[in-house]
Amino acid sequence: MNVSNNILETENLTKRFGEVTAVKDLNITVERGQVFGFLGPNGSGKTTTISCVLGLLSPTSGKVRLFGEPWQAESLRRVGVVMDLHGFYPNFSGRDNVQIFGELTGPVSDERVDEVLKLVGLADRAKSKFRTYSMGMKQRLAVALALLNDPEFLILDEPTNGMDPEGIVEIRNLINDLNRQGKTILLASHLLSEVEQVCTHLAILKKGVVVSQGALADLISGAGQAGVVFEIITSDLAASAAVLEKAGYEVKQGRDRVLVSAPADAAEKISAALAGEKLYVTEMRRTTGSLESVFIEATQPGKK
Ligand SMILES: Nc1ncnc2c1ncn2[C@@H]1O[C@H](COP(=O)(O)OP(=O)(O)OP(=O)(O)O)[C@@H](O)[C@H]1O
Repeated sequence: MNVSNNILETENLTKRFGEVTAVKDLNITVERGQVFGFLGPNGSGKTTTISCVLGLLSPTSGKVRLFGEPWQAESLRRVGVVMDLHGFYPNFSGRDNVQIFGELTGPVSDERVDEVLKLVGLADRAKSKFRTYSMGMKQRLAVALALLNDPEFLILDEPTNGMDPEGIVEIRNLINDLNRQGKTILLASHLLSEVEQVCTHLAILKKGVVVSQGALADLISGAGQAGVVFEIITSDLAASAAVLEKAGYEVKQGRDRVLVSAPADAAEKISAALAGEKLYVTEMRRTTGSLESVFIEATQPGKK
């Protein structure tokens, strides 16, 4: 068995559906031990990429490597996947559901079912009917099923979709636990907070293209090096951007705000410059030094 440090690599992965290019020249590397956030708005190509990794879709061009080897169906035995809540039977217990769905791909021992239910914290409720579970418990049951083969690599696609805050915390804790136990995890999400709180590394996707990638800490400190970024909302964003650009600031206009790179003490000067042109600030915020500022910069409409 290959023990490459690279769990997943994509090389110029491209997938087109007719006229639509869902993923374009995507290069990402997920290394052993990482919780890798795959962050992007809805429709940015996350599920398409995962489907190519899992062999559910054939790439139009480019390559996928798993565990350091060219893609082969056999490698998927070392991968666990949670993409949706399967068709779990509502009137069967959680335990029976794991057993039934697990056995679709091969024999499963009672001990292993008990083990995975314990791993996801469902041992106490294993005999309760699936329909009595909270959303967090249902999702944890899906993770239990994905863990049956003891995979090295877990892929979770939007695992907290539709969950209440309590369920979100349950899943976050579970991801942290599984990572501590040595699992490498790819977490696809459109939720910045979800990625920020559990991921060690991430790639930000916009319209099928990776616009930013690296260790979370490096991305955030990189944002800080560019100087302070003010996020400003005014009644006329285009006019405000023009005024501030003329005043010598580096300005980027987003859909609902203007981003201004400026010295840390520039807030007053910025407001004054705008007020001088009868443009009034309704909101001003410093966003530098957070993943939010990286995300806004990377995915704002004007930016290529
Ligand atoms: N089978 C398909 N046929 C045509 N277009 C598709 C197909 N699957 C995806 N697309 C398009 O490809 C783009 C990427 O979709 P994808 O589902 O990969 O994005 P996503 O980031 O996973 O978003 P979401 O979180 O909403 O699922 C979208 O424009 C989508 O409409």
